[in-house]
Amino acid sequence: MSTKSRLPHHWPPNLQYLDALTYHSSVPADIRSIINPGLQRSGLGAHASRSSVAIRPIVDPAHPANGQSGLFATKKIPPRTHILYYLGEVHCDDRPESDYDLSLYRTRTGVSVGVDASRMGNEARFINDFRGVKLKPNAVLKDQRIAAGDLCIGIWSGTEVIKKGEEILISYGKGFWKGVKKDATPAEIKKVYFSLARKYHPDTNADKGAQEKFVEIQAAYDILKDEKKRAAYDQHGSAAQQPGFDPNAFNNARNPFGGSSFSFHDFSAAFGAGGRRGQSNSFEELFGSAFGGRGRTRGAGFTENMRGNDIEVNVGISFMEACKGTSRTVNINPVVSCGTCSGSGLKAGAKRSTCGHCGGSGSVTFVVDIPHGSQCGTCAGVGQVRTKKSVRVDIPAGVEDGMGVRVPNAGDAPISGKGQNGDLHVRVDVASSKLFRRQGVNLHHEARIPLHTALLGGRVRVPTLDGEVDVRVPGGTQQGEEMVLKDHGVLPVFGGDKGDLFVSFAVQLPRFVVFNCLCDL
Ligand SMILES: C[S@@+](CC[C@H](N)C(=O)[O-])C[C@H]1O[C@@H](n2cnc3c(N)ncnc32)[C@H](O)[C@@H]1O
Repeated sequence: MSTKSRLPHHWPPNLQYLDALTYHSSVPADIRSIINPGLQRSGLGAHASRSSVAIRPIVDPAHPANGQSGLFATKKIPPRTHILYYLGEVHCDDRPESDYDLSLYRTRTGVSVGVDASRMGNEARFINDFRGVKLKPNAVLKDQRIAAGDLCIGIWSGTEVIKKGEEILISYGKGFWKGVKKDATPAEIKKVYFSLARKYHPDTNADKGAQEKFVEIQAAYDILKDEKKRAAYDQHGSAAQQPGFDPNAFNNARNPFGGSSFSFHDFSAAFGAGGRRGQSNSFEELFGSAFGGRGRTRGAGFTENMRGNDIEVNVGISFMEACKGTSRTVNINPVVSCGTCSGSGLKAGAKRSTCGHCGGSGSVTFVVDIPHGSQCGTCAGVGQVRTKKSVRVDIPAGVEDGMGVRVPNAGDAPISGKGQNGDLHVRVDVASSKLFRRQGVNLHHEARIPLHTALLGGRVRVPTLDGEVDVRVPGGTQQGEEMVLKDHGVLPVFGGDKGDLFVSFAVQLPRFVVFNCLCDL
């Protein structure tokens, strides 16, 4: 255990720092001897782990763990490299309330052994889940025995380099964060506001644009803290904040993008006459996470080159498809250039005129410079329309629930200017299986065997990803005993060796014992 002076930077003062696993009283001696055969305090070499990682507070409202901390690489970490161990309290009691409890081992008789870092641990407890942060994890968990013989959970880089400064992210598995709320409460909004206001306050942030951002944050918070204004914003967008705003007129207006909550012109007028560049974008960007992690995808109404919005869709696939790989055709409605006017927004033969407000200075030239009556009839002068499109998406073998597949440039075209298309992000929801439980690349199956097969031995049919196989059951097989079918697991999605299939035997006891029969055995 570490002394205070050697604690890592940002280590919470109320938590115990560990440099070895500790054992809770709920771990029986026989289980402890499996995890720690030497029954010695192992010690992993104090702070060996600290050299390549650092705990950092997360101050990014778009990050789902904003306001908490994460673990970041302090130098480049090559692929497939051990980074550190996940240390904590080894325990056998149930800790459903802990978000820091990882499974270390399961005995043949079904006792689960966990490593819980909620009260004590090392830097590894700060590693966040990749979901909502990146499309895929950049690190993996591996069970390994350290030199002293203890079974530990190691954290390794994946198949790609982790760059200096990059957050280390793993997959903790489906539903790990199910307690995280989707709708922001006033208190959560206030928290986001204070953290952003602190970040961009002109007294402390000398960056160009910080002051502008600070003002935008104030304006956004002004709406979000007021329930009526927030409801109006949710329904009608920023136009709802304009004096004299008429929701009925707004809803009836022609909107080439469909849906009542979008108005192209609304963006140029957002937050005051004339509008400021990027304001409504920053509104979404700054407070998007308060609404469940993602801002709504709206376009910006400015004549600059900017990337189109990403489109996100979910697809559901079966457990088997996830293990073997599959493809899906997804139907999306991306923004594309209007075919009638080729993106100009003008009726055939019509021309643009200079905006009266800016006198041609060029600094505030919006598409409203199309003279009344000269707008293209299909896109109402916007130059873009939404269209229906089907995109075939290949989902690689080994994909895990919640992972994403990116289709570059299949998202929205930029609303204005000549930027690149956004991407299509496909989030994969994997159904669970009645036959297998998946743990990383390994599969687990419980095979039921009759008592006489357990006693005398025999054969049992066992499902694998490639169909059923016959497995020999040795005589004297005990309840919960396991057999490993090498290479019958899942192919890792980021490359590497196939996992194994662990078959555990569940002995079926007869309800009634006929003694004659028993004698026959
Ligand atoms: C093992 S801890 C990770 C470290 C944590 N951020 C901290 O500062 O203590 C798990 C907690 O982090 C948060 N978390 C981590 N990854 C997340 C994600 N992808 N989405 C939502 N919450 C996440 C959840 O609040 C969860 O309870």
